Amino acid sequence: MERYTVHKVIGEGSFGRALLVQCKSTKEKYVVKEIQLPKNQSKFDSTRREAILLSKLKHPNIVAFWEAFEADDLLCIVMEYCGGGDLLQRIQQQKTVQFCVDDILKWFSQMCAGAKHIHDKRVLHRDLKSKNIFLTDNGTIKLGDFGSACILNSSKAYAHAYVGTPYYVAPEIWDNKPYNNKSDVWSLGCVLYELCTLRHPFQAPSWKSLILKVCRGTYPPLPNHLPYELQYLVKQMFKTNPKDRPSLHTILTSHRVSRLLRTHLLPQAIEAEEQGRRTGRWNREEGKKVVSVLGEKSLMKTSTFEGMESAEVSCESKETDPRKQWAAEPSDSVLQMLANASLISSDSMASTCQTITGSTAKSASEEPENSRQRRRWEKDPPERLLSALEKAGISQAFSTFLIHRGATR
Ligand SMILES: Nc1ncnc2c1ncn2[C@@H]1O[C@H](COP(=O)(O)OP(=O)(O)OP(=O)(O)O)[C@@H](O)[C@H]1O
Repeated sequence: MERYTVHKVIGEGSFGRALLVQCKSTKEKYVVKEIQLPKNQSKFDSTRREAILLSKLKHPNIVAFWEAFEADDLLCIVMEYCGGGDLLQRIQQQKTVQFCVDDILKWFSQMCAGAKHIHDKRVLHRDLKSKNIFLTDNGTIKLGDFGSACILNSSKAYAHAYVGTPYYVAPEIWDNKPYNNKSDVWSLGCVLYELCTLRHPFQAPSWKSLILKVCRGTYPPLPNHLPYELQYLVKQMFKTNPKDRPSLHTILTSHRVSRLLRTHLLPQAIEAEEQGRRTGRWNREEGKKVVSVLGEKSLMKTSTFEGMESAEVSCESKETDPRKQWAAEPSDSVLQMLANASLISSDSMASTCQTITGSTAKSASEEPENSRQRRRWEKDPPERLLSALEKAGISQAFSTFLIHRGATR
């Protein structure tokens, strides 16, 4: 830490503090996320996940990982500083003045490019919301906060937890189905809607009416002055059946809106996409390394990835940048600590990241595929889930939740 000067504390997350720092030699500004080690293992988990994923996800529209190190009993993760703040703040600053269509298209296309990049790597963000999307000083979009992300693979473990922010959560999650890439698309649809209207699409006075609105996909129409392509896109992104929702690949390449969006992509993002297409995804070795560090519980069923070819990944892992040493070669003690921590804990994550242990009527594995559960939910969301949520109050619906659905209360 002696290489950095601390300027100020920019926020407190569930894991610890986020500091604005400046590198003494280069004068570059960074954000350092600090986490106390290892008293509360579970709080450490989301940061651990974020650190490892960030170190592997290099893209012009994703917050860049710089380095990670231990200082005293803190794990410090150094990442790109986004001087423009988060999109939620930006939306709130507007008060009632609508964004121009060009800004909407520019920001949305860039968030799609960042999210498509992680989906191409079979990573799901699972907590996309305007608060987790940042702007740099020059107005470039960066996806951040990968503390809820997971890698898709063959384990069912993660399918047994809800994770996300209720206002941005897709209907299939309320419907007791596993998270999938189209669930991220739904959340991005919510952010696009917020950019278009400065309001959230599914506002409600209670959990029950929020869930019903989301599961029915009912939202106030967009203002008429917006281009038809945007109106159509929002409608598609809010299809309640994930199979009917376009993937990010479709949105950026072959959707009615693609031409408009692509004119706003950064040249570096187009280059990154082309390079990704040439080199594919992670190679087996790199994939194994990430999985072994993240642990089995960060994996999900491949079958939950909609509309993409299945998994074996290949992409060169060339960690040549000496600044990113931890990404290439984590120190033994950090690696050991990461490998030993369990990823999900029923009493994890305090304050803004809330955990509720409850159970829905039945877990996904108990339900026959063509059960009537969906219809029942649309009329009457499961009482036990609702009562678990009600303890938190609807005002908490913009916070990240981790809800275990397998446990009985
Ligand atoms: N890379 C970044 N650049 C600029 N500001 C950032 C960056 N990362 C986080 N912040 C800001 O720092 C504050 C703390 O962020 P952090 O992600 O640590 O916690 P949070 O999102 O507030 O809570 P939690 O992650 O527990 O849900 C927030 O105000 C966030 O906007």
